[in-house]
Amino acid sequence: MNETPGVITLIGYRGSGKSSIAPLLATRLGWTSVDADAEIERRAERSISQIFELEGESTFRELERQVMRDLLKSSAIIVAAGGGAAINDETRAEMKAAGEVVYLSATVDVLAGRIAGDESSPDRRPNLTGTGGRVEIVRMLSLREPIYRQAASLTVDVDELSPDQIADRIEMFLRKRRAVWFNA
Ligand SMILES: Nc1ncnc2c1ncn2[C@@H]1O[C@H](COP(=O)(O)OP(=O)(O)OP(=O)(O)O)[C@@H](O)[C@H]1O
Ligand SMILES: O=C(O)C1=C[C@@H](O)[C@@H](O)[C@H](O)C1
Ligand SMILES: [Mg+2]
Repeated sequence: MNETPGVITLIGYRGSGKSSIAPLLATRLGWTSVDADAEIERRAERSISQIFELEGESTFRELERQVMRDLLKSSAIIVAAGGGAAINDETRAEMKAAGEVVYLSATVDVLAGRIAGDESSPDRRPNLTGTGGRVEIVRMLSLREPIYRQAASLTVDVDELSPDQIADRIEMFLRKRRAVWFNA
């Protein structure tokens, strides 16, 4: 087992809580956290919705690929991935090689409610299909769910859990599975 602390990547659909949980987990472990979407926006100097609108989704996916490649080379960080990052085959392979991948799984109704209630959605969550809304979540989640599950070494069903409870579960899993990273 590699003793150098690696990367813990949080994956899952939009609204599952990756950005909310990453800093909580980082504080518990004494690591840092990085939000990949925020890093893309910082490098591009525009919001994700502006990138989609002005340059198209394919440019966004190239930026996402590069940001993930860079972040996954770091040590002792929690990466909150964007909702689509794990769909790229190379990114997924790099996540697994870098450390542990945690899938935050939620039902369509919970995701739809959280996305609708989050004021950052207009800037960060442009439509991925012609429909947007609940219909889009149902469709995209059915395509992505098997990929998220296949990538993950831990899946947490988050519907009924608070952010602190989710961070607790992930922390317990990591301290057991990667004791060598934390007991030095
Ligand atoms: N466990 C939870 N319980 C209640 N509300 C939550 C929980 N996790 C996240 N939220 C809320 O849901 C919204 C979306 O959370 P967050 O931005 O962390 O999702 P995300 O997975 O990072 O989404 P994206 O893939 O679009 O970046 C936020 O308003 C957040 O406060
Ligand atoms: O699910 C997706 O494809 C996305 C999720 C968000 O985190 C952002 O990365 C962007 O809005 C795309
Ligand atoms: Mg996020």
